[in-house]
Amino acid sequence: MTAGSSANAVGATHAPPTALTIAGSDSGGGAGIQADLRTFFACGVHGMTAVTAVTVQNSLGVEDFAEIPANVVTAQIRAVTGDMGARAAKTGMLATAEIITAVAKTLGDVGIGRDTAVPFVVDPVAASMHGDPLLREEALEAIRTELLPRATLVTPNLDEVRLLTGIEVTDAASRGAATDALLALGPQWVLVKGGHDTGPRCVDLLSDGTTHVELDGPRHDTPHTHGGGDTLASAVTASLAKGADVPTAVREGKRFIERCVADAYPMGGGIGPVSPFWRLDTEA
Ligand SMILES: Nc1ncnc2c1ncn2[C@@H]1O[C@H](COP(=O)(O)OP(=O)(O)OP(=O)(O)O)[C@@H](O)[C@H]1O
Ligand SMILES: Cc1ncc(CO)c(N)n1
Repeated sequence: MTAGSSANAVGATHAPPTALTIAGSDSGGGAGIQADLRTFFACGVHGMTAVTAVTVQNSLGVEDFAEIPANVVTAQIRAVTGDMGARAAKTGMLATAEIITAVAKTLGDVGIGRDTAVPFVVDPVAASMHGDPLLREEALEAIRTELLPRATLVTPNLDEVRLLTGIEVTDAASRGAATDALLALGPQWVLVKGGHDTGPRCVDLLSDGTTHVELDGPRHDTPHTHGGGDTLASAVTASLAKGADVPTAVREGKRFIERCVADAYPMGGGIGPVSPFWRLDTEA
């Protein structure tokens, strides 16, 4: 019998779209690589990973982390893009300037990011929700000068906006100034997230300097928002992998994260994770 001639041949003929996350591991399973993979799965995308760091983390905080050697990070990117191909990619925790520099160069080599056919989302993770650092201080400049010029979209929260631009967002004018300052660093689109704002609504603002989209949703009254930023960026990346344009992908991502926050669950003694399980619930 020749290969492939079995009467019981099984398997899908069409593979799902692929998406690559370049990020750190969260041992607690709610943020980082783990959040990205469960979001990709829930969104119908095959997730691939380049692990940048291993954190020692639970619902109470980040106790420690060890970064992966930069050449091993880039080898993971080359291995999966060269063989399986990525339809979209994102970064999360990148830990050091050395890793950021190596990742930016490799993404250029393999044709991912601005001005290529493969969209690239930068979630400029600097710290955990508990305030524990996930990025060495000197690495911010590498994000500004090496990563953001490659980004199709950057998704900072209000703390990351301040770290990257020096601008404290307090009102519409400062939010506009911060968006302009971020766009000047080179990304095609900026999404300033409003999760850390106050008020009854959670408003995120998307802009490319010409088109401005306000993404407005209810603020759910829950302390359990661990992994929210990662889950939003991954859902947007999944939509981009499926062929959506940036405003559509961000709208789909916002709808996704809003449900994930609404369904977030307590776990451990601290901050529980947002939940993508609703997407898998056939009763939902
Ligand atoms: N309580 C909430 N209710 C509804 N949506 C929320 C809530 N908190 C955050 N969000 C949404 O979740 C997404 C992530 O926003 P946020 O500003 O919290 O990012 P982040 O700080 O990077 O996340 P994290 O550090 O928790 O992973 C945004 O779309 C935001 O509007
Ligand atoms: C590994 C990792 N990446 C990102 C975050 C931010 O949510 C986290 N807490 N841990």
